[in-house]
Amino acid sequence: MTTYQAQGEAEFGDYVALLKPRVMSLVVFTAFVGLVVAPGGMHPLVAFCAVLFIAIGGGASGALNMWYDADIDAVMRRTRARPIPAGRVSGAEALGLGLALSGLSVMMLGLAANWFAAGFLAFTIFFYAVVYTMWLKRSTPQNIVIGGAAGAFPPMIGWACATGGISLESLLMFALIFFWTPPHFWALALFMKEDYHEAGVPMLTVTHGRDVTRRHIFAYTLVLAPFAIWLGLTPVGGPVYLGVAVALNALFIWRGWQVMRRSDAQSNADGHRAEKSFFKLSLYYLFAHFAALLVQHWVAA
Ligand code: HEM
Ligand SMILES: CC(C)=CCC/C(C)=C/CC/C(C)=C/COP(=O)(O)OP(=O)(O)O
Repeated sequence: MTTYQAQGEAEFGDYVALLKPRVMSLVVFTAFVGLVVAPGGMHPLVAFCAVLFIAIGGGASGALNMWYDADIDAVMRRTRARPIPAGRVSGAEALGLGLALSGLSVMMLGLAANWFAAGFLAFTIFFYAVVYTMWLKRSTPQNIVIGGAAGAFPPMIGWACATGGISLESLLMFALIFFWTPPHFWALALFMKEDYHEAGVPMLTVTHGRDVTRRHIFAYTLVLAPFAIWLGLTPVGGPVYLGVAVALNALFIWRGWQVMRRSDAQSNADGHRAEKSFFKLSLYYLFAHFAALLVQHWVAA
């Protein structure tokens, strides 16, 4: 394994970048919604602390991922300016930060909420940093399908903070993110294929090509929709959520179909326009589902 030494002065922003703040913002939002819509209700200050500790745990897992993946990140255009490959933060510093924040976030969540939620957070950090990053990412094109579970646990952690357990609703929130992750990521992989190829990462686009990946994206939009709608039929759902879910799933399936019908020639000719816009739609899709759960909760209160 390559050892990465820092070659220049790190700024505070470099340490923040190690926590993958942009991706984690949506992760943390889903945890927040899971916590708020759960029955029981928590004191607002305790709820705030719980979400903060989940955010720190998510960030910690991002730092562990960047420590382990520095060799891959150094090769890919999208990631080569990250703090470790760019030489501003050493691998050892990132590892230390990731481990320290992991321990801190799990302990503090246990004290603020409960130890079931804290154990769940620890398991999620382990799943992203070890199961996905160290094992699956480099070994199978199903890496993000199985590894995606890590990103799907946060609303269950939020729910567990409020209730101390698991329920059908929290399992369906998990399913919503779990089946959303493949279309979300593979859309990006369609226009980043060369990056992954050069880095030797066996993403589906690299191992099976773009056409197979396009068919997989469409298939997952079909699998995803029933779970998104089912969630709307549980006690956390209702007309507001169902309206958003039906409209967005119809749109996601339609746009997934359009992506599937494209050829490489079309895609190359217009700079992967449909793929890029489908990726953006995926971010909006997940945010809107969880925002709708929140609005539904407030409307019903
Ligand atoms: C294994 C699962 C996942 C993989 C492989 C994946 C991969 C990626 C990649 C490679 C990017 C490119 C941009 C970047 O480097 O920041 C990205 C962007 C993003 N992802 Fe994911 N993702 C996964 C799961 C999730 C989950 C669970 C969420 C949130 C719930 C999420 C939210 C986002 C957001 C918000 C962005 C845009 C970030 C920006 O604006 O820069 N992703 N994802
Ligand atoms: C609360 C908690 C611990 C949450 C963890 C949430 C989690 C697992 C999010 C995963 C999202 C993500 C950034 C995947 C990137 O894949 P990648 O690492 O292959 O992407 P890269 O090429 O951009 O590094």
